[in-house]
Amino acid sequence: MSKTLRLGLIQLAVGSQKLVNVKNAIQKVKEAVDQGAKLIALPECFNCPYGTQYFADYAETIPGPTTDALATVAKEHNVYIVGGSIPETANGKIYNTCAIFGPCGSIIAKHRKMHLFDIDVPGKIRFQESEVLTGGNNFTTFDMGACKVGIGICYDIRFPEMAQIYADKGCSLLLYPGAFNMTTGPAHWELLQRARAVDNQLFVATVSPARDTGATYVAWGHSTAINPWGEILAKASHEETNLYVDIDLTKLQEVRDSIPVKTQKRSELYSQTKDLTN
Ligand SMILES: NC(=O)CCC(=O)C(=O)O
Repeated sequence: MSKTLRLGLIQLAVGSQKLVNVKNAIQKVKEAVDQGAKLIALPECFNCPYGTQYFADYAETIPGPTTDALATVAKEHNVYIVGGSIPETANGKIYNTCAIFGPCGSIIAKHRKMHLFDIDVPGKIRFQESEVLTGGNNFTTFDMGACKVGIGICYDIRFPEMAQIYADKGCSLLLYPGAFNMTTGPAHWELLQRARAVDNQLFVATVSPARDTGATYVAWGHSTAINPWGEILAKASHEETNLYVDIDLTKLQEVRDSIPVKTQKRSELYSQTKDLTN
């Protein structure tokens, strides 16, 4: 029996006007609904250019105007929406936060990016989210009935234990709104997704903003969906586009039965501190 979920990944063009960004996102969500998507995901930082200099000015509460707009469209069309991320203000701090909406229009989960993107690749890119943002402390999953989904935001994908915890919690799909860049994108974006998918034998999908070469941070684009065998199911280029992928959830068990690493894992040995070399 095939249990298929149609996923819509919205690789959105994000500019400097918040209202225009939100309106555009809503329009693209409606197009995804028309194409039969039941789970629709937006990119990291979809209402604001990605950059530490922007976060404070664009930050808003959750619930707030941006999430209210997504709640309305989720309810109108009876779909799940993973609301990419927006700069969220709370308790005098700013977080990089993904709100998730159920078909009734309520916020059913909220993920604050756990691992802040602080890197310095000499001569290439230096970015320090921690100059402005605070990291979240919670893992985030939501259940669609046939499919449990784990959420990470961009840099979170580099932390394999996080994905493993989601797999252990029974997730079939990991969704990462993310904005890699022109240095780490070509090097690691696809590799990390395929690694997380193969390690954990589940589906992985990412949603990037479209590339804007005039922006201070140029996103890599290439939103992608990977199956539990590590194969690319769909991959966008770098322009604004909606990517659709039908996820066959029966594939999950098929791969896990064929290569049963989960039951073969020698967990009891991993915690030993003595020298295990012969
Ligand atoms: N927005 C991000 O977290 C970017 C992460 C990234 O580019 C990476 O290489 O990791």
